[in-house]
Amino acid sequence: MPSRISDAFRAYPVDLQSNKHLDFSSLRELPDSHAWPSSRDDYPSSDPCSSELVPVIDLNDPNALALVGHACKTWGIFQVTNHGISKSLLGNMESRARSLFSLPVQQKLKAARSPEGISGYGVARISSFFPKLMWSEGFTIVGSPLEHARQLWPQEYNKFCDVVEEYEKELNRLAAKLMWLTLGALGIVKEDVKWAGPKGDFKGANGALQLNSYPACPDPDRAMGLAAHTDSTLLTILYQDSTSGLQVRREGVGWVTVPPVPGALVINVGDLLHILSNGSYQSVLHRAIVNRSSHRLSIAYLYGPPSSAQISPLSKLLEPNHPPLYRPVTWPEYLGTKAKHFNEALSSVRLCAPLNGFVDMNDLNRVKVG
Ligand SMILES: C=C1C[C@]23C[C@@]1(O)CC[C@H]2[C@@]12CCC[C@@](C)(C(=O)O1)[C@H]2[C@@H]3C(=O)O
Ligand SMILES: O=C(O)CCC(=O)C(=O)O
Ligand SMILES: [Fe+2]
Repeated sequence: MPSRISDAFRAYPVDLQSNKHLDFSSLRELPDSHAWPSSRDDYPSSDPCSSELVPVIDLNDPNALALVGHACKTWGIFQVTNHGISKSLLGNMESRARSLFSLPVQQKLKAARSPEGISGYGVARISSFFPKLMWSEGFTIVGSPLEHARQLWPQEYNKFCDVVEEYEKELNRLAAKLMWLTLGALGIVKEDVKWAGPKGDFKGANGALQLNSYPACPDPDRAMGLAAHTDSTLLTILYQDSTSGLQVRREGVGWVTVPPVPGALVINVGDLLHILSNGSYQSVLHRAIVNRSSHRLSIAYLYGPPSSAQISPLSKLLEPNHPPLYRPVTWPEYLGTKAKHFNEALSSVRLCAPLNGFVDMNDLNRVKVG
């Protein structure tokens, strides 16, 4: 069993041959390798005037706890304002990410993710589950960015590292605050979560930073930026630039766009928070689509528990008619399970089917992808 998240994929190496497809700038039309059958029409496309709007929550609102809890139950995703991350830090991180993706492909490939590794440049790990390639490139940072930054910018690597380190520190603090809002809304207090540490500050929690780049695409309706997936996290904090592309799947509605709100961050519930909440919170299925004219950039902070923590439904939430739905699992183990089973990973750690009257929203949310 892997004991660190950086070892999670050793047993499931991903064939990175597909890295040779990363030079998007040279492509004037969509190659067959990237042409997805009906990537947009598997569900009704979203209507921008739809009454289905992803909640936007002001964290200074006295009612924030209840609003966050309600959003986690009914959507599994929401946006936050007044989150405490400065505009200048978000701007600096965005421009560092832009400068990374604008390097020549051969330079970026010097920092390529190894087949069994977690950090580095490459296609999304989930690419191996699909016959077609995605119209995106990514750079994953787990632990120190130094080694890869040196390969990318032999002289100037410090500028990138300094911003990444500050961003991770600030986002880690925000993630702990959001954890207490989500858990607090379920009536959970510090003493109920041993792995949150004596001070309840989630010291030892892990974070991974995923920079995503979606170049403008000559045939966006047949391309896919990032295929539908749930995150294997407790929660994910996503910064998106001003170009829209993130969509979430909503039961009975279809794909709903999460519009960029200036200054806001998108928060989504991941599989591990779904497990902790014993299925009350939805780990939301989401994807990224691309467009013809604008390059899109997003930065995901993937937040998970300390590597040794066994994540299972919180005992305070269990009752005779609400038995635990999932067996305990560590984050490194779950990442390995995701690498093997992809969107069936949650079901693979599931103990029993929901009893009458207790519906697991993730079952309603499940969709066949690929
Ligand atoms: C910690 C992680 C979650 C993630 C795999 C990773 O090792 C780092 C990248 C993450 C990401 C981002 C894009 C979508 C996703 C499914 C993928 O392929 O890489 C997620 C992974 C996940 O949440 O399972
Ligand atoms: O680019 C986006 O909007 C989504 C990114 C995402 O889902 C991820 O990095 O896990
Ligand atoms: Fe995601």
